[in-house]
Amino acid sequence: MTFDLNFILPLFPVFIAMALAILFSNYNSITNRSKKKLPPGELGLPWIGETLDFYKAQKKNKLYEHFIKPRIQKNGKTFKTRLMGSPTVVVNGAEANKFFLSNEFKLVVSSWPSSSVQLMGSDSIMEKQGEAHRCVRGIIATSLSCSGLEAMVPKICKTVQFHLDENWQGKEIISLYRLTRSLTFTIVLECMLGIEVKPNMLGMFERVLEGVFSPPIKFPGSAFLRAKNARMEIEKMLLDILRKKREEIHEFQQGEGEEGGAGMLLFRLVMAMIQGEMSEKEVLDNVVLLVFAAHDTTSFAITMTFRMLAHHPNCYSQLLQEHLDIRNNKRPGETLTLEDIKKMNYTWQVARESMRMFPPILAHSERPLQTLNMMDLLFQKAGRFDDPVQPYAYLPFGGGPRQCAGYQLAKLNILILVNFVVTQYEWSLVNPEEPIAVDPLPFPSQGMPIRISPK
Ligand code: HEM
Repeated sequence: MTFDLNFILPLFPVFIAMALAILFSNYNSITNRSKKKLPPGELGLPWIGETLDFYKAQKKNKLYEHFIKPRIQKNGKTFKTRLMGSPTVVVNGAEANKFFLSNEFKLVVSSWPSSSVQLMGSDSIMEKQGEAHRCVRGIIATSLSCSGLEAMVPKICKTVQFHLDENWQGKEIISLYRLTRSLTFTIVLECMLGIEVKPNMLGMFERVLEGVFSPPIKFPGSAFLRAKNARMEIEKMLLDILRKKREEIHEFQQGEGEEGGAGMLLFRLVMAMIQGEMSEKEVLDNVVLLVFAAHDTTSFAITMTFRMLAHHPNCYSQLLQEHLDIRNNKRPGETLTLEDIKKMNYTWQVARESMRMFPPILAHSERPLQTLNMMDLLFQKAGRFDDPVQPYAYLPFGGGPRQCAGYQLAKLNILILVNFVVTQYEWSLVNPEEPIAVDPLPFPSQGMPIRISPK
């Protein structure tokens, strides 16, 4: 079947992103004082509530079809349930997204499971609010400013080419998802942060990631304990790196030695530490968080972009032409520039469309800051939830003050890899109907093997 991307792009506003509003601490007082105002739905059994149904649907990657949709049909777009011990209100649609995301820090605050907080660190950006949050975001943003991006493009190009030479060349079948994970890891550490990747590092970080959404139970052999131990190894390694960087900067300020990596994020974070704006633990937690934020999300987005291209050959032809035109305007061996990347409009549309169909992050949870009656606010506007609303309707990168801080890096990573692959390789999916699993982030169940041959 062929498929015209231009036709489906206007459907973006119709996309209904889902927000899980988990009303933890204040929910009981809301429940007691204003029962009539609560949305319809079932709280189910004490503690367990509807958790099993939720997990079953999530495992099959049918969260919307098997869990959300039947409840919307029964109760409407906003309904109550109980998940993992917490009374929960599930809201759907652009208006609800706008309400929650734009009220971050005012009425609600983003909420992560205890295991994620323990493993990412209680001092990372995801746990910061207000001024402290603004300060960390500012530091990350300077590395992704226009001049930062310009300097990053040749580094990413070099990393991608090296990755293809090392891992693709001479192979007939490769796992696109597995290899892309290792590539995005290298790009975040080396091209953004300025930390050299050592052979055992990826394994350590992946062990932490495996425990991020597991129950926070430390019994021998549990994913959480393994992740905790890996986090301790990472801390040791990163502390070494941070202290060396601090010494280097100190010596440089005294007029000795050389300062490499001045534009890199690690340099900026350590400078903030020297100037007393951040503690050592804050720097460490943010480095771990950045790897976590970039890793599965970008790899999944890349994998799904290729899957979509394989399923829609007309789109692929148009996309390939875009990259051939860019390459044809370059001398042999000349590297891509930010200007070239800006011309990859069609490719970015394809990537955005694949993120619409397969969002790397499926839901978002918030808890209230005040015991205000949010249900009143939501229901007053209930009629407007039905209208297609452009802003806050397409949210793979979130919205409001917590909108993805790595959007530009993700975009560069995706566009540059697509450019290198489509101009250097013929490729096809080994299993075009490979199921997508969710645990709790989505991933191709067989790692998306592709058959490749050089052009
Ligand atoms: C396709 C790839 C990506 C997707 C789909 C994505 C998606 C998201 C989403 C939905 C959020 C909001 C989470 C929330 O509301 O709590 C977010 C936040 C964030 N992302 Fe990304 N992300 C991607 C890549 C990256 C990359 C490459 C980096 C950095 C290296 C990054 C860094 C961050 C950070 C630091 C935050 C937290 C922002 C804050 O709390 O202010 N992301 N991302």
